[in-house]
Amino acid sequence: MIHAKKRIPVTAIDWRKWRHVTKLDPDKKITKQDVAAIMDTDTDAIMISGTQNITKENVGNLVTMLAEYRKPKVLEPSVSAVLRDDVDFIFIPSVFNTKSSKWLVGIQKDFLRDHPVSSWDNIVPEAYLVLNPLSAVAIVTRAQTGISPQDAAAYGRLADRLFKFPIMYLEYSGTYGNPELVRAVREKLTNTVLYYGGGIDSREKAETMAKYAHTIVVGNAIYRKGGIEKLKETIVK
Ligand SMILES: CC(C)=CCC/C(C)=C/CC/C(C)=C/CC/C(C)=C/COP(=O)(O)OP(=O)(O)O
Ligand SMILES: O=P(O)(O)OC[C@@H](O)CO
Ligand SMILES: [Mg+2]
Repeated sequence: MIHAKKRIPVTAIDWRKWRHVTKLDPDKKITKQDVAAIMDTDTDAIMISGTQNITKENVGNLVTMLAEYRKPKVLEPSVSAVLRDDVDFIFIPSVFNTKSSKWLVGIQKDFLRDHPVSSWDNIVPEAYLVLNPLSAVAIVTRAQTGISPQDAAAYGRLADRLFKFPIMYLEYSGTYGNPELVRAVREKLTNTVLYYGGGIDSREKAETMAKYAHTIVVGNAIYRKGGIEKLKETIVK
């Protein structure tokens, strides 16, 4: 049975107000000290996510390391569809710009076929645009990454007005994206919350993307030398 357990009442966590999310990859090593230092920052939430080598075991290890902290935790399942109920939210991606319906609705349909869901309160769908052709997520999902700002904005309207997705996620994982594309999408959104992730490793890059996206996500930078200090720089509120 899948539901994100309401450790903090779900009504008490307004994920729509988050400005900064830290993405931890279960496939990457992190020390207890670094986890404690991240939890000490003003990042609004921790997202547990990655594309490659995501297993029950490494997700379990990371969730256990985070368990003692109250900061909201989101599990974002990937191609291996590992899920747990001891997190606050589950964000489920659908890749809008994929060439294969498997990543748009197929894997999600299989998931619902195979798992009863007892509570939908903490399950949040994400309309993904995957935009870095060299990222694992783009390769695996056969994403059409070369889209114009106009097309990205039209996907934004599709997510916001037609399909009413609560989140649109502009995913440049591993590289810094095009602020003009992010702006073009933001201009079209009315209710959908805009996430931006990819290549943020400085105050300047964080500020630029935070001007347009409601929420920015920082991942890879944490795992480099001096990563926690870099992370702190990127927390723009
Ligand atoms: C329905 C369920 C349970 C799962 C399906 C979820 C889907 C559609 C997954 C497709 C891939 C995807 C959009 C994953 C989200 C997480 C993500 C983009 C992580 C970033 O990955 P990379 O940085 O490219 O990969 P590595 O960090 O593994 O190199
Ligand atoms: O790892 P980076 O490049 O910071 O990207 C963050 C996140 O969007 C990855 O899913
Ligand atoms: Mg990654």
